[in-house]
Amino acid sequence: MTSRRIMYYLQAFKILALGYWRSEQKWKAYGILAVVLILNLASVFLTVLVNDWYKEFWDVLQAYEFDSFWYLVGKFSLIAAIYIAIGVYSVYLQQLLQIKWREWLTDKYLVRWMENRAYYKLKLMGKDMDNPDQRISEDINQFVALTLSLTIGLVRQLITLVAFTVILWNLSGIITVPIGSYEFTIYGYMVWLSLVYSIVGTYLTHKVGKALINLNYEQQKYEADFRFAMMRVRENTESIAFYRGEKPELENFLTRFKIVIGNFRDIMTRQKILNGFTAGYGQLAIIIPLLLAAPRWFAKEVQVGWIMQVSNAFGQVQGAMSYFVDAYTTIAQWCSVVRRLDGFNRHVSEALDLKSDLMIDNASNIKVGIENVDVFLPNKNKDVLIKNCTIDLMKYQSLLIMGASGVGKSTLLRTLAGLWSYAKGNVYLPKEEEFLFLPQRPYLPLGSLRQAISYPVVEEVISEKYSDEEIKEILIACKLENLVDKLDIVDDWSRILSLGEQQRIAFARILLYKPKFVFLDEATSALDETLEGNLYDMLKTYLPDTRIISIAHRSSLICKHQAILKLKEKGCWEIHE
Ligand SMILES: Nc1ncnc2c1ncn2[C@@H]1O[C@H](COP(=O)(O)OP(=O)(O)OP(=O)(O)O)[C@@H](O)[C@H]1O
Repeated sequence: MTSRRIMYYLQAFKILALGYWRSEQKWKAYGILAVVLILNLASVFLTVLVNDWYKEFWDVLQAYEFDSFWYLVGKFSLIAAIYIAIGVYSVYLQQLLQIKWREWLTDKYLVRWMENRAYYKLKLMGKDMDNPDQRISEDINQFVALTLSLTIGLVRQLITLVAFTVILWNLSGIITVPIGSYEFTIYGYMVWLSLVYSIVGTYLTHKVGKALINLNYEQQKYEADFRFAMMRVRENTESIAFYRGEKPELENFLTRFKIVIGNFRDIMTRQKILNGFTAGYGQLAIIIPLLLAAPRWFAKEVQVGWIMQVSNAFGQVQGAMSYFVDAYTTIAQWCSVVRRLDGFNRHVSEALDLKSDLMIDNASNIKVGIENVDVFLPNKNKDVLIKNCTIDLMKYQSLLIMGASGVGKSTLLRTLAGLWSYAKGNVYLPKEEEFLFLPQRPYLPLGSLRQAISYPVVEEVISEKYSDEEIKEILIACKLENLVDKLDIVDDWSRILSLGEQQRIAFARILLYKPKFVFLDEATSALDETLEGNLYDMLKTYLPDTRIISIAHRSSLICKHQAILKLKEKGCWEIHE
């Protein structure tokens, strides 16, 4: 990995991690982390005790001291019991910290995705990166879990390294190496050897394994694409069934799945080489200290306890120095998760920074409408959809927007709603609670029918705002009497109700919400002309002061509106009163 890459990951990590560790929860988080680190320190201390115990135990065995044998078995049992208790609580507290951090981070990401309609702008800008839902649900969890385990692991290995380097240094003794006519004295030669061994191992591991970082990143993306394809089928079952689209859908699944498998095979190949290398590296580390100690043993300079203690200490030092080798796969995963979350952050920031020359007055109490507005397409040439349009919506009780398909009717409404950034001019809107937009496709959230009708009012305040009697009366007025007894039934209502019924539910929202302005984008297109006309009449009766701005193709609606705005080719428009 180049130093630029390392800097990138560190920078991205800083941005991802700092928030929580500077948040209002930081002291609790630091507290738990400190306890986890202390427990790890204690556990390293116990491994040092075990290292001493090794020497004592093997010496006792060699000397056939039966009484000391049982004493040492008891000592080991006590150390092991404390070690287990520390291990259990260390993992438990680490998980506690993980869940708290994840909770905080998920909350922030969800808010960021929703705030200022970032989710919409991302799509508009074509920056709808693969599956933001997965980034929020899975990647955050992985990021938190991997960061904690890598950090705590690193600290633990550092403590181990310090403790056992001292032990190994003292145990190694001094050796003299004759080179030519000179004799070199080396202190703590075992420590130097384990250092060289670990540096070579770390370098080779990185060489072998670095491709895994990219492959893991791609794997998550391909898995998400595969899942997304199936999710789309689930959402559009009926259309696909009518078209008998099983074959292309299946083909699409299999193509995406093939990519998932292909990439996973590459991961397997890389992982196999890496595993072979790390396993060989680990095995060699067992035999090396024994080989080095053998001459002293055969020269009868040391006892078996010394050999056991040295080989254990060498293992600990080399293990700690080889932290990077052992954690390589995890680090590769961590890098790809950081990249994905960083990508999410950057795209959301770009979406939120999306500049527009449109001036929107969001709480205008003088004017409502648009003034000298140009609307463009988001292409390179910035093709004009609507040119220099001015409409005073206060002037009309009802206005019908008409024009050929694709001329820009819905985009004009998007501009009015502040959703379309590719426009310039002035937009004047009343306060948020005074207007309501009904888009072309009715949207019914998951939940009870009451929630579906009251959308976007949040669940907790629905019963405060709207009584059951009122909702039922409105349902009957919208010819949905069959639903009055089902207000509390929780289901996927967009699957159960016909398109016409869904449009009537959306219409019922107007009567509940009682806005001063309502914008209907072909919101009654699935209804027959009589029912559509009746609903418009009812709207005028129930809410006589509400101004209506509709988009429709049907000429039967012309008589229900006071004026007509006709959008024409090349951005032209005209109003007929
Ligand atoms: N996100 C987008 N990116 C690129 N082009 C877009 C986008 N949204 C809309 N358009 C284009 O803008 C033009 C106007 O679209 P719009 O939906 O406003 O048409 P419309 O008049 O409402 O059509 P219809 O009557 O068929 O609903 C179309 O050519 C459409 O392809």
